[in-house]
Amino acid sequence: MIYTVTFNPSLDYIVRLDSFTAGEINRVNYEQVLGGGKGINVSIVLGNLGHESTALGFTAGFTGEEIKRQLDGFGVKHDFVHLPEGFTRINVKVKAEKETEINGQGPDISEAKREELFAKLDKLTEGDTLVLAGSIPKTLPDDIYEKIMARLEGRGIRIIVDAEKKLLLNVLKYHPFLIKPNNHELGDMFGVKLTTDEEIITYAKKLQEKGAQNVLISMAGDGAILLTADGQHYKSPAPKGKLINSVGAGDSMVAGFITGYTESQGDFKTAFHMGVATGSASAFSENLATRPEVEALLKTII
Ligand SMILES: Nc1ncnc2c1ncn2[C@@H]1O[C@H](COP(=O)(O)OP(=O)(O)OP(=O)(O)O)[C@@H](O)[C@H]1O
Ligand SMILES: O=P(O)(O)OC[C@@]1(O)O[C@H](CO)[C@@H](O)[C@@H]1O
Repeated sequence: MIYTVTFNPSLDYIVRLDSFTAGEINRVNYEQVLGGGKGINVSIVLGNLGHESTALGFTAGFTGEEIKRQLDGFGVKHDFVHLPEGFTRINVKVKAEKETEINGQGPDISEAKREELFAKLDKLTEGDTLVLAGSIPKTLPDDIYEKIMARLEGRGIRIIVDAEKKLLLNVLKYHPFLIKPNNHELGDMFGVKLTTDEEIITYAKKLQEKGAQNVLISMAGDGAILLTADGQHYKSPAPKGKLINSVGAGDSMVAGFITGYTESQGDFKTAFHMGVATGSASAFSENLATRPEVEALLKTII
């Protein structure tokens, strides 16, 4: 069974404007409200690709209810811990000449509520896949992913982590099966700006030296690079197409990777290509990728 954890889900309010000027009234010409947060996006795309998962995490208030309603609409199973106060954040994604994001902070999560999530995670069994993805609300300590991995260590659970900086670096000692920073996040972790593939591979290897098994570096329109635990590396350009909405492209890539890995019984090249095709299919669509969209792009990269 596949589980995703989103500590800080969001309702993504995606707006388009011809131009955006800070400090003035701006009027949009397109708007959409999508339930999101990285793990939730992974669950939605897994569902679109034909794989069942359960979305875990914390929800609160009317925004949390809307996320659950949308997941029900997609047929995605969920088992969130309900927070009695506050509301699941609203993240604003402004698409004008440039893309601007305003991501909310998220509700308080008490120690007791944290334990409720841990109790759900304690039920995972050997062979399960767990995706830990996205930021954590400010009220949580930044060793929370680490704590989860320590608790699940040695239980045969395949753990995938998609998070930034310290959250990610802290878990490497628990040997996550896969991590997926983008090229900018990889550079930020080491305080460098990475421009060439060679530089990216060098720094991705440093993450393996710190404990990660497989490292998938996404590079938006420039495709991706995968370094596997057995010392191989693969590079793929991104398929060609019109960028419509890149929100969730990285999460879609993770869902595509899991799908390819599962369906090929562990072939990394297949998983990698499926990941790239799924990321791009989401980037080329208003909504998250569907299976027919992914299959069409897959043909162009293999
Ligand atoms: N402009 C684009 N053109 C083609 N493919 C894209 C584009 N942007 C993203 N993708 C696809 O999606 C994958 C993941 O994108 P990206 O590197 O932007 O992830 P990310 O930074 O984690 O994104 P996000 O945080 O928005 O989910 C890329 O490796 C590529 O396959
Ligand atoms: O603030 P975080 O948790 O880092 O990112 C949250 C977020 O930007 O990630 C998803 C896209 O990957 C969106 O659905 C959501 O708004």
